[in-house]
Formats: sequence, structure tokens, C-alpha cells
Amino acid sequence: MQQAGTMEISVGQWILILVLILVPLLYEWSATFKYLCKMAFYNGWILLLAVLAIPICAVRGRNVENMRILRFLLLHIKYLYGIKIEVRGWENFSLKEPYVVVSNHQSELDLLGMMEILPNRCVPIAKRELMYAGTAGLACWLAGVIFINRKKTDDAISVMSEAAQTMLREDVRVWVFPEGTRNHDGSMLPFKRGAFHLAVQAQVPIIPIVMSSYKDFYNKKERRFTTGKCMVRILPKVETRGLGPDEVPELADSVRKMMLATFLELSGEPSQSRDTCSQ
Ligand SMILES: CCCCCCCCCCCCCCCC(=O)SCCNC(=O)CCNC(=O)[C@H](O)C(C)(C)COP(=O)(O)OP(=O)(O)OC[C@H]1O[C@@H](n2cnc3c(N)ncnc32)[C@H](O)[C@@H]1OP(=O)(O)O
Ligand SMILES: CCCCCCCC/C=C\CCCCCCCC(=O)OC[C@@H](O)COP(=O)(O)O
Repeated sequence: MQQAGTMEISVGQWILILVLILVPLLYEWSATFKYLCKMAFYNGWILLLAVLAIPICAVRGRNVENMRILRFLLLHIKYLYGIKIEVRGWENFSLKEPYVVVSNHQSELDLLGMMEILPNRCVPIAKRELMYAGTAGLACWLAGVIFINRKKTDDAISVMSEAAQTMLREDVRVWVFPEGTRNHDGSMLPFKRGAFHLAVQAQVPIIPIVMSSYKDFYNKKERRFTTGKCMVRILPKVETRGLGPDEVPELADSVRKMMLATFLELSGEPSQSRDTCSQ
């Protein structure tokens, strides 16, 4: 029986106390633990924000205007992580017509740079798997994100051809990561051609976006994630009017060259280095 004035601590409470002491200590001592916590919180926080977004977006149904709501809800995350984002080239976004945005893809953190500059009525093309990422997938679907099955090229191509028509019919802009997958290597993978076919089919300009390397504050392999700064450049539009499918490879190569040069310059790398294409 518990005596008056004394308090017994149960095993559960001891475990809780230990966890409350150990977690902050581990967080400070171990960069890996810190990385894992930060990434878990990143994903968890987005899933939670999506819970908030879903009923608001559902009022309109599936609609690209809902992307503004997601953007608004996600914009603060850079402050939580102490990531400063410096954008230059806003004037290159002043087009009234639809366009295709192409940008480099280093990590899921790209979402921060993307939300910083995402133009109105602009939807990303995403891998189909994202649709099944719980609440985040549903929020993406409600905001009109275009899902493609990367394993079925024909299906992906037909979704993108449909997107070309939607762009023109409904005045929509599309954001594509032409590397087609995340690239943690501090360079740029060869580009897939879908984004360029899309722009040529719709006869709309391409706007290249470059986000500088995260190497100073984030490295998945090393499990390192600190505060830091990312530079984002919106490059001048590249016209596609008059181009046909035969010109797509050259178009893709020239845009990639321009983006890689900007990436190396922003990331403080020598201009000859680290072109994954020239291996
Ligand atoms: C508050 C709560 C928030 C919740 C949360 C919010 C988050 C809200 C933001 C979400 C943000 C998501 C961000 C996700 C980011 C990714 O998911 S990135 C991964 C998905 N995206 C991509 O893959 C896009 C890039 N991929 C492509 O464009 C690829 O070309 C395709 C279409 C997938 C095809 O893939 P592939 O077969 O591997 O590639 P490829 O060699 O380029 O093409 C094969 C042939 O088809 C031809 N081809 C390709 N495309 C076409 C085309 N459209 N027409 C005709 N021919 C074509 C090519 O030219 C090539 O022919 P050849 O030139 O060899 O003769
Ligand atoms: C009940 C199911 C719960 C599922 C939990 C999933 C957790 C996901 C939580 C939040 C989603 C955050 C949305 C981040 C959007 C970033 C998208 C992204 O960067 O996708 C990667 C894709 O570009 C390329 O994929 P791969 O590099 O080829 O792989």
C-alpha cells in the first residue's frame, strides 16, 4: 500500500523518464539520430498537414487551385528546419501562357524550394507510388498532381499527352523533374525526355529551375542534416514553338547543359566536374 506523502513510480513512468532524458541527449550527440528524427518529423509533419488540407481541398474537389492551399500549408517548413532559400530570376516567371517547369531533383527536401516559388495553377508530375502515401497522397490527388507509372512507359506517355491538352484547355502549368528520380549524388542525372515532349506537343515554353546542391547541410548517405542555405534560380524561358518530336533530344540536351552549368556555379563546383552524362 502507498504511504501518505510518498509516491511510487511505475515501470512505465521510469521508461518515459528515461526516454525523455535519452532522446534529447542522443539528438545532440549523434548526427545520425538527429538526421533520422528530422526526416521522420518531416514526413510525419507533412502527413499531418495533409489531414488539415484534405477537408479544405475537398470543398472544391480535384482542382489545380488546391495547390495554393498545399503551398500555403507547407511554406513554413523551411523555418522549422532553419533552411534559408534565396530565389533569383522571379522575372522569368512573368509569362501569362502555360509552360513546363523542369527542375533538378536531389531529395524530398526539394518540396521546400518548390513551394517557395510554385506559380499559380502549376501542378507537379509525380510517381504513382506517391498517390498511396496516405493523407499526403490524397492531398496531392485533390490538388491535381499528375501521377505517372514510371514502369509503364506507354501509360506514362499517354498521361503526359493528355496533360499537354489539359495545359492548353485549362491554362495549367506543369512541373517535371526530368531526372525522373531523386539524385543524392551532388550532380544531375541524364534527363528523361517526357517533359520536353510535353512542351513540344503543347508548343509551350520550358522554364528551367535550378536548386543549388544541399551538400553543406544535407547528405542522405552520411546521414547529415543541419541548417543551411539553398539558392534557387529561375532561368529564362526556352521556346519550343515550331519544334517537333525529332528536335526533342537536342532540346533536352541543351536545357540540361544550361541547368548543369548553373547548378555547378551555384554549388561552387568547378564547371568541368561531375557530369553524370559524360561518364
Ligand atoms: C499540406 C499537405 C501536403 C501534401 C504533400 C504535397 C506535395 C505536393 C507536391 C508533390 C511533389 C511531387 C514530386 C514528385 C517527384 C517525382 O515523383 S519524380 C518521378 C516522376 N516523374 C518523372 O519520372 C518525370 C520524368 N520522366 C519522364 O519524363 C520519362 O520520360 C517517362 C515519361 C516517365 C518515360 O520514362 P522512360 O521510359 O524511362 O524514359 P525515356 O527514355 O525518357 O522515354 C522512352 C522513350 O519514350 C519517349 N517519350 C518519353 N515521353 C514521351 C512523350 N510524352 N511523348 C512521346 N514520346 C515520349 C522518349 O523520347 C524515348 O524515346 P527515344 O527518344 O528513346 O526514342
Ligand atoms: C498509410 C501509408 C503511409 C505512407 C507514408 C508515406 C510517408 C510519406 C510522407 C510524406 C510524403 C511527403 C511528400 C513529399 C513529396 C516529395 C516527393 C518525392 O521526392 O518523391 C520522390 C520521387 O520524386 C522520386 O522517387 P525515387 O527517388 O525514384 O524513389
